[in-house]
Amino acid sequence: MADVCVKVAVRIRPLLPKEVLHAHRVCVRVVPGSSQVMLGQQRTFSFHHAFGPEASQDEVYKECVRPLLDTLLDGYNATVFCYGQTGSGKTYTLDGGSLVEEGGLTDRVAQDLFCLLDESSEVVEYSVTLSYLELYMEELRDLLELATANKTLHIREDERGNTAKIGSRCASCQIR
Ligand SMILES: Nc1ncnc2c1ncn2[C@@H]1O[C@H](COP(=O)(O)OP(=O)(O)OP(=O)(O)O)[C@@H](O)[C@H]1O
Repeated sequence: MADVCVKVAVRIRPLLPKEVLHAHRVCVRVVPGSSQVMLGQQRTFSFHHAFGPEASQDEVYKECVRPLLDTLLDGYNATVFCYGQTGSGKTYTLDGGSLVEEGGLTDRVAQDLFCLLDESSEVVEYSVTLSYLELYMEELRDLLELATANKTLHIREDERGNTAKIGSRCASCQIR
């Protein structure tokens, strides 16, 4: 696939113990040696990256996200966006599981980013800011600011591409 600005990776999570208990079966698998997944016996779908249930957090990070750090330090914006139905593994992928080796993408990005900044030989002052948003039912929630749980957030971009969240009160908004 050509080099493009937006890349899509698919990750198949393992069955959970309760799913095994209920005799759920895996119906999708990665086609070996490719970045395609096969649904059932015939239907294949192509992605830029495809990870099976055995893929480690590190593998996902190194293949999909680590390359973005270099471009980030070159001054480009980079976004990692997890999308999927409830229970599909978005939080696990971003935040990690319960064990140290299951640390998610955000941990790994923070670790490598600060290492890279330390190593940087240029006399440059860096300022690192972090935002962590959830988009659910077309509403945004700031996951680092619990006080915004009853606000509707909007993302605004200025002419230089800088983004800011703007909060407005919405009594009836329903946010998970
Ligand atoms: N790759 C994986 N390996 C092992 N367990 C996983 C993996 N991905 C997800 N899980 C487990 O599956 C369950 C559901 O995952 P998770 O909570 O990340 O889903 P989610 O997409 O964030 O769901 P929701 O949208 O409801 O918040 C969790 O118990 C998580 O630990």
